This record gives sequence, structure tokens and C-alpha cells, in this order.
Amino acid sequence: MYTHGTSQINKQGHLEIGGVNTVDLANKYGTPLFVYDVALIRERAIQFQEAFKSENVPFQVAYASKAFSCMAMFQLADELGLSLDVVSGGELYTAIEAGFPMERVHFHGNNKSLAELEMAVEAGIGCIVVDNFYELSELSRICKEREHTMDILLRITPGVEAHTHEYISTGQEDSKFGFDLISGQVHEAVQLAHNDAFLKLLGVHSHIGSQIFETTGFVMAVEKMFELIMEWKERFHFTPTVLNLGGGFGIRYIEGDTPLPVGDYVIKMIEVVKAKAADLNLEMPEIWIEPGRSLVGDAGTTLYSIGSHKHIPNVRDYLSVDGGMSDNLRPALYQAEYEGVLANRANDEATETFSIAGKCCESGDMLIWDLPLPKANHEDILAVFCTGAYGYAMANNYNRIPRPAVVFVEDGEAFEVIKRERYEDLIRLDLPLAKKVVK
Ligand SMILES: Cc1ncc(COP(=O)(O)O)c(C=O)c1O
Ligand SMILES: N[C@@H](CCCC[NH3+])C(=O)O
Repeated sequence: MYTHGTSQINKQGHLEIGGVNTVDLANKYGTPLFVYDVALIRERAIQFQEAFKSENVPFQVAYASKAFSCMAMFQLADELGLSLDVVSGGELYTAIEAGFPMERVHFHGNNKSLAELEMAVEAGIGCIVVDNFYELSELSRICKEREHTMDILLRITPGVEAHTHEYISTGQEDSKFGFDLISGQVHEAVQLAHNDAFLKLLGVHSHIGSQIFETTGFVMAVEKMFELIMEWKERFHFTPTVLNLGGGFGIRYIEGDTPLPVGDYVIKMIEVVKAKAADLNLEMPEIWIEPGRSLVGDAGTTLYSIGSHKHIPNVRDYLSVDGGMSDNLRPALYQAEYEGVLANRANDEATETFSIAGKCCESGDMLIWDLPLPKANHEDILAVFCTGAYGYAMANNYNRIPRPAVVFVEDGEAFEVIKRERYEDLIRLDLPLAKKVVK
């Protein structure tokens, strides 16, 4: 079994996470169930922060909350001294309700609504990452009306293509995100923002993509940024004090995935920024990053109850579980791959090969193809690893399947942080047909 974080197999042969028996968790909270290894989240946050501290560089590590957001997660992020990257009014609202310090909130998004911008300004958040000209002018107006000065970054698409799935690659020229560099629109944006009375332009942001295993793309993005900085210095007398290099640090989902230790990405970024700043005789800027997946991804495990088994002679064995694309859209959306074990028989030898199907009414609702497992049936619990990022966050009610519960585990204790949806929750916003349909 792939052991990571605090996961291990206990004396009964059960998968244990955070010192808690996952079979007990499944019995107590039901399945599907997301289980988060809090110690692993802490460890990752500390590794990112320590890398910056070891190089004595001013920094912010902002948790990209789109990976998994709920009030308890935001409170944990606060406790860990992380900043918070939000991309919608909903994420911001969750942060406000969680009591997250607003000065450490950064707001992203390629189409923030006017109501969202107003909400962010009124909440007094720390920074807005401006994505386009429309947002720039509307934010300027909103701040002017309120005589509120807002710190901003400009998001640029540096023209760097990350080696990852095309749906999660964001740094290339042909992208919906940010100001384009090749056409020169970024210069116009810098000039406008720098001259604005109520916007304080701190610097620039780039996010080249997600699930990245190497540092080359980040290095290229930094190099591009410094070419721009020299131009802005000369043309507009503007020198950024903040460079935000985004997130995207990869994790190991399956054997063969080769992420770097998180500190290595940071050290490499610092090395190039320091060298470039020294070369060009510029002051060292603050470096901000925004990890999502690498903070919570492999800390999450989903427990499912196994149900039906379909054996097709000489073709395949399907084992169906009580969740699927409703709690993990990634296999259907990105052909993402996962590993899993039987949580209740984690030591048993894998003698069979099963393909794990979800229960949604879609042939594409497959969680794992060809998973080696012991002979399994409806009495078993399947644990799927590394579901902590973009799992619950992208969960949905397709087929009116209620979304699972989420528990945090640490030091032998479990805390429910999101309740399981009930059927009543599914119809909470439904309204009955107002009048009889006239035929
Ligand atoms: C702007 C921005 N920052 C940070 C992230 C977090 O990425 P990841 O979860 O891969 O670290 C994303 C998502 O890809 C993003 O779009
Ligand atoms: N949701 C994606 C990543 C997109 C990240 C946001 N820009 C995933 O599961 O890999």
C-alpha cells in the first residue's frame, strides 16, 4: 500500500489515518466519506514557509482555497499562518464567516462581478488580482466612490506552457486568464493601474498551470516577468514590490508521478528571482505563492462502500461504489488516475483486477480502471487516495446524489467539518409547480 502522511495499516489490517481507524469512520459517518489527514496539511504548510524563511525572503503562502474550501479548512489555514486565495463571492463569504483575517485574503477570477468586487472592497481584503481591463476600470470606480485604496496585482499570461493537461494549463498566450504579454496589453494595464489614485499596484501575478513536476516553467515565468519589469521601470518608473508566482505544484496520485518536495519549487523560484534582481540592480521583491493541491491533495482519502459486482467473462470485472463522478469529477474531466485499497483488509494480497465504477448514470463515471485488489465484495470498504484537492470542491448533485460528509482526523480524533447532505437538502431550493399545467 502507498503509505503517506500518517496513513498506516493497524493490527486488525485496517487502514488508519491520523491515528483513527477508517473502518470505524465509515461506520460512524457513513460513506462516501472524505477523510483529511490534518497533520499532513500542517507539514506541507510548514515546508513551504520554512523554504522561504531559510532564504530570508519576504513571502506569503496563500492557500488556493478552490482546492477544498469550508469554514474549518479556512480556520486551519489561518492557524497555519497562510494567506487565502479566493475566486468567488462564495469563497470570500466562507472566509468572512470563518473569521479569516481579511487582510490576508487575495481575490482572483477572470470575471469577478461588480457585486463581488464591492463585497471584496467593503470586506477590506488584502489584495485583488486584477485580470482584465473591465475589472480594472470598475474596481477603480468602486474604490474612488468609497475613497478606499486597494492593493492590487495584475495577472499576466506569460506565454509559458506548463507540461500538464491542457484543461489545467493557464500560462499560455491563448488563455482566458490575465493580461496578454505578447500583444502588449499588459503594458497598458500597468500604466493605467500605476497612475490610478485609489489602486496601489504592488506587482504582477502569473500562474502557469497545475500538477507540475518541474521547475522550468516557473523559471521561465520569472525571466519573462523581469524583462517586463525593466521595461516598466524605464517607461513608467514603476518597479513591482511583489511577484506572485501562483500555485500548481504537483502531487503523487499514482506510481510514476514524480513531484518535487514542495520546498524545492520554492528554493528554485527564490534562486532565480534573487539572481535576476541582483543582475538588474533591483530590490528583492516579496514572493507570493498560491498552492492548492499540494497543501490538501494527498491529505484527502475517500472511503466508499462497495456494492454491485459485474463480471464479464474474458472482458472485465466492474465493482461499483456508492459515489463516483458526483464526489470526484477528475477522472471523467481529466482522465485523472488514482490508487486505492480495501480499508478493511489493507494487508490482503491483491489477487484480482477490478475496475471501479461510480453509481451515476454515465458510462464515463469510472473512478479507477484496472485496480489490483484482493477478492472484494459488498462487505468491503474501498479507500481511494489523494482525493483532497478538487474532489469535494467539484462535487455535485448529478442524479440528485447527496454530497458526502467530510471529517478531519488528527492525533487519534475525528472532527466532522462538513455534514453529509440529506435528501431534504436536495429539495431545499425547489419550488412546487405554481399552477396546474393546462393541457
Ligand atoms: C490563479 C491560481 N492560483 C493557484 C491555483 C492553485 O493551483 P494548484 O491547486 O495546482 O496548486 C490555481 C489553480 O490552478 C489558480 O488558477
Ligand atoms: N480542478 C483542476 C485544477 C484546476 C485548478 C484551478 N485553476 C484539477 O482538479 O486538477
